[in-house]
Amino acid sequence: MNILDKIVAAKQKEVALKKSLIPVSQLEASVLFTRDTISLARKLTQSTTGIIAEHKRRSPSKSVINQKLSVHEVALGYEKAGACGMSVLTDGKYFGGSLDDLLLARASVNMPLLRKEFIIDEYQIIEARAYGADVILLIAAILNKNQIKELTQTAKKLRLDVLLEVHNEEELHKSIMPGIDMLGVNNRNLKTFEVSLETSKSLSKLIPEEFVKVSESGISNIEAIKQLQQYGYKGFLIGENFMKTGNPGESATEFIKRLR
Ligand SMILES: O=C(O)c1ccccc1NCC(=O)[C@H](O)[C@H](O)COP(=O)(O)O
Repeated sequence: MNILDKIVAAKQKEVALKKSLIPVSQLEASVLFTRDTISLARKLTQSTTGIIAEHKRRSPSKSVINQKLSVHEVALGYEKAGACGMSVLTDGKYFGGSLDDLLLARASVNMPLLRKEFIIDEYQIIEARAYGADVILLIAAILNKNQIKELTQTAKKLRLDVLLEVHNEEELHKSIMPGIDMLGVNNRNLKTFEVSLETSKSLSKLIPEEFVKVSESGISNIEAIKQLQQYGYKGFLIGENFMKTGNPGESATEFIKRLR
């Protein structure tokens, strides 16, 4: 089993347990359920910098990155830095995140929030909405075409943006469909952890114009962004590069300042 298989196996158990404990009706009763969502796709198309800054405590590839800071201070720092949106990892077992992190980020800032999760069931999309997300991530490597279609429809009914993540041509072909707002190319192979910006560069020409292009993972310098912009990318998801510092907000501020 590769790491992605392990994450999905754990996620199936987790979702089944949660469904048995917290009914959908309870999630739908959340005061956040009917709030107006903010479109990340729109923010990215209007931005010249396009940074989506991530809250990431640890990861399977890097182990501990930063366990010390509160989500509140990281979120405030990212907002002040001028990030277009914030990605909040909510997986507990492999990333040390939680839905409470999402809730805290929502209470702290007014920018689009991405629930960064391994979504395999519409229940998790309803959870995302109830905890204040504006965007959900769908990972093509763990979903078939029909699942992508159904999960996208659920997200759209809840007025959430959809960021569809691919890593190769085959995943891209099965993912191109109405309702997807942003196509994210993950530079990290989630099965081997190998990272290469060439993945974003080579897939860019295959992504139809109507999708906002986002490059994800392994981005650590301005030069990389400038290059990716030449390939049509409008969004850049950055986690470790900010989170590994003592002050992710400050680090994002310096980064974004140099992009302007
Ligand atoms: O980051 C990992 O090790 C990882 C392993 C397995 C599945 C997903 C993983 N990461 C999720 C992400 O896609 C990244 O957190 C995100 O793109 C930011 O990447 P980075 O800037 O390299 O921290």
